[in-house]
Amino acid sequence: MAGHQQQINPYATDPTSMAGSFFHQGANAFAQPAQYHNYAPMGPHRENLLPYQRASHDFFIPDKLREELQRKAEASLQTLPNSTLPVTVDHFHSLVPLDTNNQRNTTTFGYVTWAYKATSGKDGKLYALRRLEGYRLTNEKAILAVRPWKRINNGSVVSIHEAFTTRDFGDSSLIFVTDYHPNSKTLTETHLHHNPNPRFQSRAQPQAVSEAVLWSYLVQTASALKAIHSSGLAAQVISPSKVLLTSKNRIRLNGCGIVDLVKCDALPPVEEQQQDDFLQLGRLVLCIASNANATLNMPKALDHLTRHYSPRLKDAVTWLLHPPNTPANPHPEKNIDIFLTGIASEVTTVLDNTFHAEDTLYSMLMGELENGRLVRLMAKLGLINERPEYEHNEQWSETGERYYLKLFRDYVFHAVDENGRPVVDLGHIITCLNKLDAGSAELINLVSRDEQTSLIISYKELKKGIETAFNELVRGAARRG
Ligand SMILES: Nc1ncnc2c1ncn2[C@@H]1O[C@H](COP(=O)(O)OP(=O)(O)OP(=O)(O)O)[C@@H](O)[C@H]1O
Repeated sequence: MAGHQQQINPYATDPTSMAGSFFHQGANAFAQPAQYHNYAPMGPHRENLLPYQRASHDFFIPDKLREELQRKAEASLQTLPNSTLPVTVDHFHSLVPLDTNNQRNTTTFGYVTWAYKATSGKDGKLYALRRLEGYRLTNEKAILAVRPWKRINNGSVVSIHEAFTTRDFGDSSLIFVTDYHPNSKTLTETHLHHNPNPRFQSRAQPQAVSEAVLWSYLVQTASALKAIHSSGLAAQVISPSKVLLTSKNRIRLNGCGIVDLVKCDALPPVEEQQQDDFLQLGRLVLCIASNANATLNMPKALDHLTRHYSPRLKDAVTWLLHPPNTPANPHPEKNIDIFLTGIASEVTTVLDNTFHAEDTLYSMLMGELENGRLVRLMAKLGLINERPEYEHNEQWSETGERYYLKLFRDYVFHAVDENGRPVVDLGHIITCLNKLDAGSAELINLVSRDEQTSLIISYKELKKGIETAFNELVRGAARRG
């Protein structure tokens, strides 16, 4: 930390002021709308600093990731006051619509569908509800079709929890309960959103999706299909509007299991459905590669793929699109294991990228672990300092080791410079707390506010003091409990 250097604090509410609050969880942290600009990366950058100096953002997770997590938290916490939606649907409450467009179509499931975020009254957790409007259960057994789907536990499939019919919306609706992935987007929303205004269409050309991203989607979907097909099921819906992008390049099949339920009496054999999954996956890649969101012109899209992507990708898509034993696909058989074997080198690349991403997240987590350690220490200090009474003793926090802990709190947080101005230095606080946590033998001079008492004490003794006082409080709490 550049202790005494003039530097801009990126976490300050007013970043130009040196003395701003340096914790991003400031008083305005949950101001609406959230002030994301407070988190934009700002100087000074590392090059300005000496090797031993650190800027305050070195102590926290990177701005981009924090913003992403913050947006997810914001989406999760979103409520809808004065909503016309039912107050409860079975044991779910606090419904918030997830649909971002008003166009309702019945093409995917044969019913108008709605998506909501809702809180379960049973466990208090958030779930996504998909409602099929006007669905009537004619065959009681149909609802059992959801059972095998509840056992699918794959990172590339949105987990299914239950399905039930309800009249809470004033009609007869089917509700499908799945995991909720805050702030996720469908692949249609991510890659295929054309501007409906023709004036802007030519200017805002959609960005071509890179080959690496397409392979990553292919590998993740193949992993989902491996889990699904191995359980004797078929995904049945692999379309851009039913694949969720839940974080960077991470996709999950959404809407599985619904067709099994609504068409339970008229389903072809599962082998046929599985073959159809390959066809749908091939079409999905073609749609995204050629940016065709409505009707896919197959020959044109294949031509685009041939010209802009590698022959390996084209071969994989051709394999997916054509039945076995045909001139375009001479393989005698077609199943997910053969497909995975064929794309093994791309699977390895995606796996390696995932390892790198995991390593990065792991080291960020290490940083946060340090912060968590200091927060626990501050929580202990907060519990002890200035406690009005303990066990009927109003002097408790002013006596014994509690007294020098109070002086230490003043030393860390209430220091002033020679002109009486507050010393606002994150480096000083973190250094002191780290030394306290480590129980360093270093001595410090603590002075009372009236300057009548001065005490030379080591961090080691302070650490012992904090543990003794905290344990006393814990014992008191346990006695009361
Ligand atoms: N499990 C989920 N968790 C979080 N958000 C979801 C979930 N399922 C869907 N959503 C969001 O809800 C919105 C609507 O999803 P939906 O699957 O209905 O897509 P759609 O584009 O409206 O498709 P359709 O035209 O077929 O209705 C999308 O923005 C999607 O990101």
